[in-house]
Amino acid sequence: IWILSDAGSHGDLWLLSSIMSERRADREEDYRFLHSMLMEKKLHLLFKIHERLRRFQKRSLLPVREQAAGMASDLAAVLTPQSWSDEARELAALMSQPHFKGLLSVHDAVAQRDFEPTLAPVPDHVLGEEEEEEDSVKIVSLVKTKEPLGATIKRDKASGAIVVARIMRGGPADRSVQGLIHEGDELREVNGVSLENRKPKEIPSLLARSQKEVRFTIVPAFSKEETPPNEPKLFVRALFDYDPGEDPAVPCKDAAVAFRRGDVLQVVSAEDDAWWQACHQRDGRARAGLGPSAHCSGRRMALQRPRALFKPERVKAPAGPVVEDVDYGAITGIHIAGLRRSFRLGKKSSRVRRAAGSRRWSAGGNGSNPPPAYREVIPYRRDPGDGRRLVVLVGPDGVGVSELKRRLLISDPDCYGVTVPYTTRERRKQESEGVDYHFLSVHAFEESILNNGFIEYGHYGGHYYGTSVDSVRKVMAEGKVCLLDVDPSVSERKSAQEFMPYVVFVKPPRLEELRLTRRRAKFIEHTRVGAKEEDLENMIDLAETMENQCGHLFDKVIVNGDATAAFRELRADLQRVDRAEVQWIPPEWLC
Ligand SMILES: Nc1ncnc2c1ncn2[C@@H]1O[C@H](COP(=O)(O)OP(=O)(O)OP(=O)(O)O)[C@@H](O)[C@H]1O
Repeated sequence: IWILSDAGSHGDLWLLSSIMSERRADREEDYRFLHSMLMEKKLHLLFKIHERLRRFQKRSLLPVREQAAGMASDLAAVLTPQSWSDEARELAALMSQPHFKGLLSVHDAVAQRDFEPTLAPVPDHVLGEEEEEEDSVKIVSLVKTKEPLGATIKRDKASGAIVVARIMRGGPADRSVQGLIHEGDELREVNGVSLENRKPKEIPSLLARSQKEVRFTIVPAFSKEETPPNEPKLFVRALFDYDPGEDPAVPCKDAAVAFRRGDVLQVVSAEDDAWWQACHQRDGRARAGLGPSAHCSGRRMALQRPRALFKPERVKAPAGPVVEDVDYGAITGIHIAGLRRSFRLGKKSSRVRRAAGSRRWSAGGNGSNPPPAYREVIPYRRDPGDGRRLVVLVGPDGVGVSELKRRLLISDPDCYGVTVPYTTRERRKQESEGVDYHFLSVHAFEESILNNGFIEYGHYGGHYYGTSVDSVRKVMAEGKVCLLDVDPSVSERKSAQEFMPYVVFVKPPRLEELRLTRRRAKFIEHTRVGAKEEDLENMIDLAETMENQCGHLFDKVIVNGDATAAFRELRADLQRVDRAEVQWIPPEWLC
């Protein structure tokens, strides 16, 4: 990997092999293999070529002449056999090689930019007909390639004419005829065949008939003075998966773009109320495709409301004493400060937990508003001084947020850190200040609330619990990713501007898998053995409600079926996020 990386150079190669010869490798065999590979002559030559090419790349060379092949044959004529020295003979032999001749002819083609296809001139009789037309028409010829044309057509209901419905941004029609074909243009003829009284579905067969080029006769929608509207750049994060193959409503499946929840899309045209044109941000200048607009997908999502919204509430009001949070370290045998949740309910009272969870997620909900389909984002170029990220993990109680957090901390304690929560309750015998909690007086806690000192706080069982802003800053100042399991709405609060949190939603799998993994999961030391069916169903319901109410705030969704697979996916995603130079954030964060 090192050798193939861009940073590697010939000098580095020597350096590495000399360092290796000074060190005793742990595995003799690996060492010998690597050493002999690094000393290979071919590898060194390869590096020299690599370095030379990189130097040329930087200089962005231009051709000196456009007729190198002609010059070579002139030279061959000059090199008469009488004058042949050894060098001249070698040169003549080289230049007579077919490969060399081929190379020069390619050089000339590139130098003359002679690689673009040529179009036949428009026949005179066609131009003659143009003068007889009442409307001013344009003749546009396009070279046919294997790529779809990148335009859709429709019948104009008022005039009955065939008009260009959409030009897909970045497609051949857009690239090659920039300014020549526009949306709304009327197609009069294709390859000389009149489109009068034709249906749109007849057009593809007309296009298929021509071999190399397609000629359109067009009545432009815009006069020369008018230009089609220019739209500002808009980036959105998709909040749902979209597969055009599964969508019977998409006007043209081939012209559509598929995406997954979380993908960042650039909307290149939002002129159409129902269908946007968008391309994946990661694909740079890729061809745009049709995707449902925010309006259209919002309506559809409303029609497919998750069942949790319609279900009668099964949860009863809490009764009896409430059991407070248990010491996680005592169960796992590994005491990691901050692994307990700051003020969420304890593990022992599932009924109470369900009731509180449901209350929490139904209060202030969206009511009858459909969940948003996209969230606007803007690119934020991270500065090396920005340090590491705040990662907020959320999920319904019992889904495995703490388990994932614990695994992350154990996997790389230098990379991940957690905060120690604050509380106003009495310290217990086995607890220590700053390890289990920071113990504060009610007065000090309330003062801190007034000074915006908490990223999140709550009142529970007669005591305050909270996560302080400073404790998050402290973890991040240590150069660690701070893992928090607070409410996702934290990313809508003021502190989001400072921390720019990355929100991961931990979601339960489907009920069958949840049953299987949670009931049989003996491999996890402290699994709550034999979770009740009702618990599992409630977990799924609550997850749906959370997704419905806060889905637009989630950057990533991890389905926690198999614990190891979920952990691996989460860790890989956080590593990717940590490396990324650009972070896609809501515009409000930069206000
Ligand atoms: N993928 C999984 N498969 C099986 N068991 C799991 C899985 N993930 C977590 N568990 C177990 O489920 C129980 C609840 O997990 P955990 O404590 O991490 O949940 P939580 O989301 O933090 O909720 P709580 O607030 O109830 O602690 C634990 O016993 C944990 O070991």
